[in-house]
Order: sequence, then C-alpha cells, then structure tokens
Amino acid sequence: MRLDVVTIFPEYLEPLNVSLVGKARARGQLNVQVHDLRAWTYDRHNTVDDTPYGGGPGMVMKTDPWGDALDTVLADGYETGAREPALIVPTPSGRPFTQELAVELAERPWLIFTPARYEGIDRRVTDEYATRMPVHEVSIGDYVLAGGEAAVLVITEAVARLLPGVLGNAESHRDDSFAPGAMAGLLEGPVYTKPPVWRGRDIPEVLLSGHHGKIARWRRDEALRRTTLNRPDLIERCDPKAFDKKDREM
Ligand SMILES: Nc1cc(-c2cccs2)n[nH]1
Repeated sequence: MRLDVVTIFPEYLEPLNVSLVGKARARGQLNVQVHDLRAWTYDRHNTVDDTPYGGGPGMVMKTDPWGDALDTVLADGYETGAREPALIVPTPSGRPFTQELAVELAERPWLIFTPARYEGIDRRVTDEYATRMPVHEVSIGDYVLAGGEAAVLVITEAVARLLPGVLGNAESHRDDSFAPGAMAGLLEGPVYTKPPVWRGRDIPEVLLSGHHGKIARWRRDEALRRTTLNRPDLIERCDPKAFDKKDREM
C-alpha cells in the first residue's frame, strides 16, 4: 500500500516512522510519503489560506496549493506504479471512522490524506478530485481538533495493522473489539498476566483452571458485561446466534 500525506505540519507525522507503521515501512509493506503543502506556495509568506467568501470566522485553505500538490503527488504515484488512489479527508463532518471502514480502506492500494487546518479546504478541491477518484470524508469522533493530522495518525495505524503480514500471528486482529465475528461484535473483556497475585489482587480462578470451555464462556460473559456498561448500542447489533455457536464450541 502507498500512503501520501499532504500537510502544513509534516513533523506532526513523525510518529509514522516508529512502532507498527515504522516497521511496516522498513519491511516495505507500506510506502508512506509526507509532503509539505507550503512547497507549492510561491509568495514570500508561503500563504495557504485566505478569508472565507460569505464572511464568518477563521480562514479557509486556498485551492491552488492543494491542486498543485495533489497533481504532483498523483503524477509521482502513477509514475512509480501506484494505482487506484482514494482521497481521505479528515473532518468532524465526515463518515464515522469505524473498524468496518478501516477494513474497507485496508483493501485499497493507495490512500492520499489531505488533513486540513483552519476552517477547512475550499470545497472545489475535493469536488475537482472526486471526478478522478473516490473521496472519503472521515470523522474520527464527535469532537473538533485543530487539524486533521492527528486523524491521519489514527486512521493510518488502524489500517496498517490490518495489512497482511504487518501484525504477527501472536497479535492477530481476528479477536479485536469491533472486528466482525470476534465475540459477535462485543468489546474485549479484561486481560491478565503474571504475577498471579499483585498487591493482594488475584487472577479470576477460571483463567487458571485450564478448562478452555469455561474460560471462553467467562470471557464472553465479561465482554457482554463491559459492552452493556460502555456501549449498550453494540448489544443490539451483535449476533446472538454467534453466541450459540461459541457456546457449542465451548
Ligand atoms: N473527527 C475530527 C476531525 C477533525 C478535524 C479535521 C481537520 C481539522 S479538525 N476534528 N474532529
């Protein structure tokens, strides 16, 4: 997969050099290119914004720097064999980013992120590129950030970990919270490791029993408990038949 990020804060994307994404890049599983939007400005102040038509607070990001930047990124990507780009525009007014959308994006060969600052990017930019590729406006949550770069980090990590070979078998994403089918869409329950007693706190007996059926049932019950507490909305969506199946396996 190829990822391009165009931003006025390229240093904000440094975390893409470390940990899971950094290792995937080093292994060649991910090609990440970060571009400074100001490289496509030609005035003394490297201007990327201007006042909004129709008035109102704040500033709007101008068309030309984005258009020139995206044309260059696309030309470079195509030249090096990338195909089928999709534009990912982080915004509070976008489609909620979910594990389902992460799976959808992980299947694409090329994602181009356009994190905005200020009040956003002139709408004509996304209108222009929507004629050439899918444009996904994506929200990572119902809160307002100062810019989309943090959202790029979140989306990139959630997508990268789904790429084949990025997570070792030990870290399989099969049982992730929200992964369809895993615990029928429930939240993960509590986890424990050595020592067996810590500051007077024991491990739930069942986890030391070696009885896999009882352990699986306990984990399912804990997942139900946590989901009921924190995300009752997921309870309606989960597939009760999956429980029957799991009960039979236990
Ligand atoms: N979910 C979400 C996205 C954002 C922003 C994206 C770009 C500027 S602010 N805030 N909250």
